Amino acid sequence: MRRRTILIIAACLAILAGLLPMVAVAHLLRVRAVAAEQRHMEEYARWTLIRANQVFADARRTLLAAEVPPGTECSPEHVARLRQIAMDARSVEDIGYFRDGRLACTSLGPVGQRVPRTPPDLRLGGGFAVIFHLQPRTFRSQPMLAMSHGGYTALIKPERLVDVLTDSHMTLGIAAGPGRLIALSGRTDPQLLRTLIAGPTAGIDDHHVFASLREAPLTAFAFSDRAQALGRLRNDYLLLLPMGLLVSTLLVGLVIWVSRQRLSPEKELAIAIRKREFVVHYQPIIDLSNGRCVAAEALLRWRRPDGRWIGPDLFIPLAEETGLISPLTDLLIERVIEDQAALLRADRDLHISINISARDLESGRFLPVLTEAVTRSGVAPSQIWIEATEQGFIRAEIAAGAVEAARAAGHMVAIDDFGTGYSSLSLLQGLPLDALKIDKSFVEAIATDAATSVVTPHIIDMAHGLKLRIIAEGVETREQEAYLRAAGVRLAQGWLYSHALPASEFATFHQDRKVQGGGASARRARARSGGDAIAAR
Ligand SMILES: Nc1nc2c(ncn2[C@@H]2O[C@@H]3COP(=O)(O)O[C@H]4[C@@H](O)[C@H](n5cnc6c(=O)[nH]c(N)nc65)O[C@@H]4COP(=O)(O)O[C@H]3[C@H]2O)c(=O)[nH]1
Repeated sequence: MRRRTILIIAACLAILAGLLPMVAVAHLLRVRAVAAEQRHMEEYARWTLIRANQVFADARRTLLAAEVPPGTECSPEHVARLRQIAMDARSVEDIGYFRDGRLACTSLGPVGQRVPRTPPDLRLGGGFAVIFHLQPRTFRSQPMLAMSHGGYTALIKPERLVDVLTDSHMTLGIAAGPGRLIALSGRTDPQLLRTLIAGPTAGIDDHHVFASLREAPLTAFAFSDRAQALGRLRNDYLLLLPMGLLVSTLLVGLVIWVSRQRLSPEKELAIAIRKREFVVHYQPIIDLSNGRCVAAEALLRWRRPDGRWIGPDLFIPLAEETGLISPLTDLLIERVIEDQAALLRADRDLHISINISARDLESGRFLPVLTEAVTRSGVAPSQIWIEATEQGFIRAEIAAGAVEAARAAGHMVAIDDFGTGYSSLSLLQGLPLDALKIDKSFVEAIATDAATSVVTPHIIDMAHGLKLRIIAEGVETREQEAYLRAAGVRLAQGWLYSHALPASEFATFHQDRKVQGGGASARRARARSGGDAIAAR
């Protein structure tokens, strides 16, 4: 389950790692492009405002220059002067003089047909006023903007106010007062115009990027086609794509590297230890003289989150190789005391054997942990036996120190799987051991033609000679049991009696086995085939 979960998470992360930088880069580009385009629109709105003010200033100058002493208006000299002024002015198309509220003459000469004066839309300071949409006699085709002062009126083409060089997809506009549009350089969009004239504002909608500025009494604005404006992003995308791809590749590589690390057996084991996924099962040890359960061997089992069991033959070598055996042994000690303290306190003749690896033995680290746990729980140190394989005793001087320290602390020490490693008589003689466990391969060979069958009696004799207690492992048949009993072996464990049991079942087995030969639960335990998932493999 965990492996699958990690794989799924890694795959999702890899996809995200691939996509996210690209999406982030694209998003960032877009945000920057929109912000830049809005600034661009604001700039153009400002230029439009400047242009409109220039036009108004030009019209004001023209109007003041047109004035002549009273009584000389519309004289040939005055008309010539009006013509000259209109020609010189950059923004003004024509100038007219009104007498008694009616047009008397223009730069073209006296006006035969009298035209009434249109009331102003906007009053400016200094006696100037503006009419937004005037339909003059002289420019019938197009409505004009007009500025008046005294009896004079100057005509201005509205487009002069928005006469700013722009990109083709951009529209400029100028308005006055609340919602009075004066001039627009391009297409119109009524809804957008309302927003812009009400301005100042800046933003983006489904079709436009826009901005408007207000400098009373004028509001200038600019908007551009959104698709066109963002179109140049395509080039930026193309430029940034390789960079995004590079970042994505690096991230995907990182995700794969991290998930590989997490999926490595070592990492999985470390996580399992941290999450305390281990339980201890207890294989009963039987006193062959009376059939009573006098001890148990604590055997670790790894219960994966998906319910799968993993046997110690798989994870103990890995833990030893990677140095994870120390925290695992700490966990074993903690679990054994947690599981068995009450039973051990209730039956002082009962003991539990724990397996200590060669590395534990060399470091000696397990002993203070064990001493602390035993002291805290009120269990006698002699009730915890220590088993170490022959491997643990190879470096005899170091091992001897560790064994002595453990025995000094009150524990019994046994050599495990005897006969399978590098043991020699001299090794055995040199170590202050209490017990020897005969490996199950020698027990299996009893009463068979196997070559090892001849070795078994010698191991037993040697152990007797060294005054070691003997425990036979892997007893599966009555025949083996009878042989061992006859050979003076006192203690035995094996499937003949029980597989390794969970703590609560071991308590029942032990209780039952207080009666010689065992009761119902012992028979059940013998009959179990799946009780210990690992042993039954
Ligand atoms: N065929 C057969 N097998 C039997 C029979 N009776 C018991 N066994 C199995 O023989 C092994 C005895 O443990 P071991 O020799 O200490 O060998 C242990 C021990 O060296 C190591 N181990 C187990 N728990 C721990 C631990 O907590 N710490 C350390 N360092 N090593 C451990 O893993 C080894 C394997 O343990 P398990 O798989 O639990 O296997 C156990 C047990 O289930 C039987 O009648 N027939």
